[in-house]
Amino acid sequence: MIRSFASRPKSLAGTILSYNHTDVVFAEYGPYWRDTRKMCQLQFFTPKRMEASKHIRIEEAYLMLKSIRHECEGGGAVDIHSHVYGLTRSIMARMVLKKKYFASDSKEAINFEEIVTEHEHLLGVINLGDFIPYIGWLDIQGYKRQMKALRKRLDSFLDRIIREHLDKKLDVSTDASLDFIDVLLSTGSINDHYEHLSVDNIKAVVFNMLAAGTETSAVTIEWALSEILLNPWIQQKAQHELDNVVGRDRKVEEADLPQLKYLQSIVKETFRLHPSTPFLVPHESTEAVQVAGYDIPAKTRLLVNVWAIGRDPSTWERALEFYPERFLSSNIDVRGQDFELLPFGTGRRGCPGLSMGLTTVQLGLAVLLQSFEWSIPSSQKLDMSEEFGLTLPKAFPLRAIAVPRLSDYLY
Ligand code: HEM
Repeated sequence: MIRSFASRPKSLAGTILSYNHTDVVFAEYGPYWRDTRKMCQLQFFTPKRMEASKHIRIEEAYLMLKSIRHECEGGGAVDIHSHVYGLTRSIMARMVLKKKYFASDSKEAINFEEIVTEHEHLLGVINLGDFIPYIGWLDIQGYKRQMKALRKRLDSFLDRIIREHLDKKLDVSTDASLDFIDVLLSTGSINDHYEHLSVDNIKAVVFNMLAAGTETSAVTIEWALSEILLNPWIQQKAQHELDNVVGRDRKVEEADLPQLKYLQSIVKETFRLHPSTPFLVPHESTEAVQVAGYDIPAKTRLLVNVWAIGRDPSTWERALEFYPERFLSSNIDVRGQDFELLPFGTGRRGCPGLSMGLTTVQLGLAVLLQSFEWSIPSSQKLDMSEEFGLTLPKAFPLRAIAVPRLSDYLY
């Protein structure tokens, strides 16, 4: 995204739910955003950090398999939505908080998922007060009330986590087990512009990291598997590739992903038809600019409809068909260089978690396809309706029949 559009508009949701726009996603363009984004980048996204966190992703992916293996024993449909959400939630919690914060199905895990789901929904709503400020106080749509109630839940969830850290009384100069919150609590030493981040700033950034990586990756795996269930030959081709590259004597690992070209194409095709953030995050211009001959004033809100771009018949042949083969003979990628496929955005505000998100989605899907034969329960029709918000989850969580295809000792 060109520099003039690198800011974010202010909104009621950003004020209430992003702690006055002090997370990374909704922060206005400037030094605060630059520093916090850099901090996150150093903490999570450098190639070294990605390599160091590899074991977390793989352990959690194999735990998911084990638990699906257990659930499918009765022969009933497996709750895919819960499993993939559990996978991405656990990965992010272990990366951000350096511990297994969410035991599966624990109250804490369910509470977190509910908060994230509502958070993404309310950040995506069109709140009339943002566009016609003088009627904002009326709260005609009731969103302000909902946001305030959610903020209370969010505060109590994050207060608990931060209190645990403050109680630990770590020596930040020597302790090797420091996690992201410990680092944020000691920002004086690593931040150029701010002596200290306030507790609200820390809450905003921490929740950002936990939530941004959880929802986006989980919904993408769920959409991918849904499309595969509707197109069984795609499952056969992907499994054939997994058998050739990995075999059936061991489980797929991150190191196998670059060789799994068909699987990568399935993921790209999923991003094309079901981008997890369909309008990206709203951008705002910082100055008056000309775009394609049009004068655009400063403070213009820009929504990029990547959902429609991905379905545009003038760009894509058989645009509405799920057809991963299209990417086998094309160099189009999701990394922000090819404007016809921008699920992670591009430019300064493009997603810093791209590599982590992409790896998590590819790995999650690879383990699911290698380990189980998937089908739709005979009594059901697969509903592909979307739920509108900042992200685009399935309106109806996916359930499917899983039949193990590896030897028992591998689960
Ligand atoms: C499949 C996975 C993911 C997808 C599809 C995705 C997509 C996106 C998109 C579309 C944006 C907005 C880009 C724009 O407005 O131009 C974004 C921003 C962001 N994402 Fe991701 N994301 C994913 C995973 C992650 C992960 C794993 C993290 C962190 C742990 C993360 C953290 C962020 C942050 C902090 C921003 C805000 C960047 C800024 O405004 O400067 N994302 N992501």
